[in-house]
Amino acid sequence: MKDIMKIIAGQGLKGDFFIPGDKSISHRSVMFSALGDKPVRIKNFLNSQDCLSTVKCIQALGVKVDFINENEIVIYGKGIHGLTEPSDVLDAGNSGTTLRLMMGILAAQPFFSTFTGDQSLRKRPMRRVINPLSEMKAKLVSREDSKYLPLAIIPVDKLQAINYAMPMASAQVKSAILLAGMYAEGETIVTEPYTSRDHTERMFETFGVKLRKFGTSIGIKKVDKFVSPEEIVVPGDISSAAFWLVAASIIPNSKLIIRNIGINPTRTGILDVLKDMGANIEIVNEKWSGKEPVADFIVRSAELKGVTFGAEIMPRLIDEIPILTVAAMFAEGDTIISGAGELRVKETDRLAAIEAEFTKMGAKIQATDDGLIIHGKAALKEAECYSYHDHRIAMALAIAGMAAHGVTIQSPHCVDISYPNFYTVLNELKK
Ligand SMILES: O=C(O)C1=C[C@@H](OP(=O)(O)O)[C@@H](O)[C@H](O)C1
Ligand SMILES: C=C(OP(=O)(O)O)C(=O)O
Repeated sequence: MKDIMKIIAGQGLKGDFFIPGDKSISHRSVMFSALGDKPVRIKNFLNSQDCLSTVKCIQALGVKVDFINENEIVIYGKGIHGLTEPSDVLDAGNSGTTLRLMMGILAAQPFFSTFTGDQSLRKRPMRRVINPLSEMKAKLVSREDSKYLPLAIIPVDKLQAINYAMPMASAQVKSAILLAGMYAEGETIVTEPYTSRDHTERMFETFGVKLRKFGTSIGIKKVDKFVSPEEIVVPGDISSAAFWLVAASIIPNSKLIIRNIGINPTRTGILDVLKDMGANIEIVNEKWSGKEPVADFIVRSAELKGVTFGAEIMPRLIDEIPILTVAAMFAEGDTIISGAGELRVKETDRLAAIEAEFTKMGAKIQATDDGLIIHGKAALKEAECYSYHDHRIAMALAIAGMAAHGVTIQSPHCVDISYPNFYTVLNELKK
């Protein structure tokens, strides 16, 4: 049987609903809690394939995890020196975040470990993490001269602090260095070209560790212990909410109320760009969920116009480019995106996938080396398009199809990576 999903065109969307937990924060909650000094209850945990990859790796490292219900788990932390040698290869599945953050943690452990991942992850670059960790005197070796998975981490006596200027803005690389840095002698300093999501930094604070922040640099000194909070309540994922923000903006007569979304300023680039495009998004009920700010969004249909944006804002909306492309397809005029070269090394080459698949729907899009040029308001048609097994491509195609004349998505179930009930919500909002 062909693995496809047919999405039909939708009228005015209506709904008042919650978005599943943030993927980045769910991963970090599990990893930090595993290194904590007492059990942590994680509420609104994102029960998706990527976060389950993190849970499985943590279990393989000797940490007990209880599932209270689908979105609530308890992690029985074993302290920062409590992990034990895994008896098998660790499998990060499709998840770059699982792999790269855990490389930082495991580089500092007194035992041997190995990692693999799925077909997509085995093609993603690893040197960006292996290089700085090797400078810290960690020992990591991997396929094709340390380019790709599988990867082995060989124990070393101790790690040495480094002062590292990152060549790219990447929260995964920054986090791996900070996590290794907490075990290293001296102060590890990492500097980013532009500020990427800071959930790791906030999570360190949640576990009682003070970091030194100056400009786009962060310093961490050797940590004695993690003091665990009793619970962590994960905010809704703005990267998942982004699909509905765009859907309601471009489908006439829509009004959606989306509740309890993380509005950490290092993640809200999507709101800035949509506002520049003329979107009608109200942000209400701002409050705190631990160290992370959250709010409700009210979004109504609007006439959008094309915009230009680039490298500086990119880390604040990196995962939202596929769905912002859809917004641009429905906007008046051209949208020009640059500084998005990182999209070529995600779950798939997202720039190439966006150009190829939306072109099948009639969109006028050119991928450049590091971005996209989208000519708005091209005449769209029904089409069959491929997700490349990339969750964000599948969801962006679904929204474009719903707003245009329908779409058939090949390999649609990859949405389970970050948003397992995406298609159910989509169907409910159309009613
Ligand atoms: O740290 C994280 O949780 C993430 C960082 C980003 O990747 P990079 O660090 O590669 O930019 C992002 O694309 C990914 O979805 C999640
Ligand atoms: C790039 C993503 O995740 P990861 O790097 O963790 O695979 C994503 O969720 O879009």
